[in-house]
Amino acid sequence: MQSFKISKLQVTNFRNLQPDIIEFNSGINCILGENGNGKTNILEALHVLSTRKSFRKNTAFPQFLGIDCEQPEIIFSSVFLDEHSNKMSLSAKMDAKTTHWFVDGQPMKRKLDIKLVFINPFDSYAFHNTSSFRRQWMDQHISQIDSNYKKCLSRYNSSLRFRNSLLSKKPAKYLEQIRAIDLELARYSCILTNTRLKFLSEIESFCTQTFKEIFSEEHLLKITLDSRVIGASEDDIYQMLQERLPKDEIVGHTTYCVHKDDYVLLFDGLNSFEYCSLGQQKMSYLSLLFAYIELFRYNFNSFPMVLIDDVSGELDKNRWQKLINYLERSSFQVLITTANEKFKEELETIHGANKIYVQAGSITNMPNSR
Ligand SMILES: Nc1ncnc2c1ncn2[C@@H]1O[C@H](COP(=O)(O)OP(=O)(O)OP(=O)(O)O)[C@@H](O)[C@H]1O
Repeated sequence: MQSFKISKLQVTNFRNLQPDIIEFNSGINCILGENGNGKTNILEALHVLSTRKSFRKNTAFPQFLGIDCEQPEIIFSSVFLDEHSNKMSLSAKMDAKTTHWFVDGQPMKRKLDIKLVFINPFDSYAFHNTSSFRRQWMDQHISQIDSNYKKCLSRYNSSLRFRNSLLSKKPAKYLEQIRAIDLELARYSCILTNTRLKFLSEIESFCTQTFKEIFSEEHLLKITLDSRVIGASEDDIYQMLQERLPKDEIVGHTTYCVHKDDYVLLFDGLNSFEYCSLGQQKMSYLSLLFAYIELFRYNFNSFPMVLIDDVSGELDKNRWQKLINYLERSSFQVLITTANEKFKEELETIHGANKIYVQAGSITNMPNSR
């Protein structure tokens, strides 16, 4: 798998950002500025360019387009470097109807697979509190390293949507159609469950080690899958779907299959949501993410880009320093933002880090004079 690092980025008409050329180094890039100046917008622009999607929910062109723009189009221009430091220019022209992508000036035929990991201030809270977030987190991260999982998940989801529409509309002969769909659902459920279990066992070996490496504390960190179909065969799952069908017909949707499965993060054997302080939850979540990055490296001998949107909350100064020391020791490219004055002071001490100051959407090399 090819890995890329961002070297230069320029966006025109994207949110509040001015079309300044933003330069990045291949190590730590600190994006600093006061609230509401455009730090997260820089991460978002890079996310859209790399994955074609925002990390903000329900956002697309109408939200991206700068409010005062004269032209209703957004232009992204960027230079990425591959692992051999070869340059690749990636640009995009986006309007309300479509987006045209170009690599090295030529229209792009296939989507580029630029891998990245994004962390925002609310993720730890959401991960601990919301099962749908946990599922989505796992699906997204497993899909990034396993294309077969991504394909099976997409097929499972479209079969499930079709099953649910049959259950709610009940057209003629819908039960026959559901029987055929259940064979598909059972097949994909087996693949998804086995891949989830494999992923959890692989990441487990990195979690505890990463926690210790970042925060110098020994805690056993583990994630378990909470599922009713672990160890079940395709036939077992098919039977289970058929047995639940009368109930599904009454409520008009599929009441259980692997889309309802959940994950539990265990901290020294205890559910971290129930037993850990907010700081410990944040440390566990960050360790999980960095364990994922280690697993990624183990599998592909390369790193994703790491975008960290202000994670200083809930952590004390000692933990900030440890996190910074870990980032300094790491070999991946990281873009980290903060508006927190104290954390900013810590980031500013990083030797060799690229500091990008953002003020009202403009990029400067100098700290804000206010
Ligand atoms: N479509 C848009 N056009 C112009 N400005 C926008 C648009 N969407 C958002 N903004 C502005 O962008 C700014 C938010 O930027 P961003 O979220 O990057 O801030 P930030 O520097 O990360 O702040 P914080 O430290 O508070 O998280 C706000 O001032 C907001 O009004």
